[in-house]
Amino acid sequence: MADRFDILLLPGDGIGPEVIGAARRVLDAAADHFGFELACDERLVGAAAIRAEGAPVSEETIQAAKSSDAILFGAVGDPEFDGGDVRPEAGLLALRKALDTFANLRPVAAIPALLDASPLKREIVEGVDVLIVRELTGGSYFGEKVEAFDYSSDLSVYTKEEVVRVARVAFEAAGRRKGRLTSVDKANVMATGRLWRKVVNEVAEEYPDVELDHVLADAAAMHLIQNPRRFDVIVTDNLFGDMLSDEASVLPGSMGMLPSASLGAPGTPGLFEPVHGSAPDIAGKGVANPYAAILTAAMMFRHGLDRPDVSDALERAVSTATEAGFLTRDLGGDKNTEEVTQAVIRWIGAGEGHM
Ligand SMILES: NC(=O)c1ccc[n+]([C@@H]2O[C@H](COP(=O)([O-])OP(=O)(O)OC[C@H]3O[C@@H](n4cnc5c(N)ncnc54)[C@H](O)[C@@H]3O)[C@@H](O)[C@H]2O)c1
Ligand SMILES: CC(C)[C@H](C(=O)O)[C@@H](O)C(=O)O
Ligand SMILES: [Mg+2]
Repeated sequence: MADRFDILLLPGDGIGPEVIGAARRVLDAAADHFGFELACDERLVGAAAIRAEGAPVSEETIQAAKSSDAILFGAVGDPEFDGGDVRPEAGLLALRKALDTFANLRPVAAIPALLDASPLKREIVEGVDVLIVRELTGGSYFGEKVEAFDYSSDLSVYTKEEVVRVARVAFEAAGRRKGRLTSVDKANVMATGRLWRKVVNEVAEEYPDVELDHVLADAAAMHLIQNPRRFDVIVTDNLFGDMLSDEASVLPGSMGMLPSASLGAPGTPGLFEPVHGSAPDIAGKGVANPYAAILTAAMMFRHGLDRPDVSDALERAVSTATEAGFLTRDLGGDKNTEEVTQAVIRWIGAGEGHM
């Protein structure tokens, strides 16, 4: 079991530094508690990097990411660059591509203490436990782009191999969970959707114990908030996965609750990123919900650093803090980022019997 980890922190913009600052303190507390060593390097990304380094992610930062054990990312985006030629978000896309993190795991689970934070009825939200597996390095995000004066296009391309590899990740995950996989596409309209469906059906033959169904993306958006318990694992393309995961955030009640892990081939560093953005509307006020970033750090220990024991402890500490009423404004509470962070730190290790 490794006991030293080299982590690259990329806080980014807006609330990114606030929530990564919180996660960093939780990591330090976990290191003290579990007795591992944490070597953290911190670099700029997004708007912060454009201002200081002239690009949303520098080549040095990409190299530092490649040679780390894992990367903990905050958020990028700043209204100052809206409509400009260089966008902060390009830094995140470049990192995903450079690390080839093709499978983005976005778990969405109802948290018992938050059932009233969701605008949806309790009976819809209770017991929800969905894992969205979003393809992250292909599709319309990365196809050829044309931006002419009166014409633009985003080419959406998927190769068979790109669908195979993300489908395998999703089938494996379903096999470890309830054994059900829903593949979401627009095979009724899109050529990429038809390839997607055909390839997922082929990969299904390797996983006879997983029950597979296909749902069109528009209908999936409806089922997700009408009957979310119908889903165990969802696998879908880059764009649909982006939209469905924000939609799914109304189940736990806020974008501030959704963590994610962007994974590539085994042995390569994962990029761990909360699903939410830089939230310019609340940035700098100290009120951002740090749970998504802390749960993202937990995913980093489970999927990136092979320390599920640390991951379990962080997830338990988050549950306990929410049960004790440590809720930020987005969840209907009145606690600030600092109070929630301190609560999580206090509960790390509680219930393990060696504290
Ligand atoms: N991974 C990323 O870096 C990432 C993800 C999404 C959006 N973005 C960027 O962020 C910027 C803002 O985008 P947006 O407003 O559409 O999405 P957003 O996720 O930043 O915010 C959407 C809403 O959710 C709230 N919210 C989000 N995270 C929260 C948190 N941790 N605590 C409390 N409330 C939270 C915000 O206040 C806002 O009302 C844009 O530039 C966008 O491109 C970046
Ligand atoms: C910021 C943006 C590039 C990003 C995406 O669209 O992938 C974000 O919305 C996300 O969900 O991680
Ligand atoms: Mg998104």
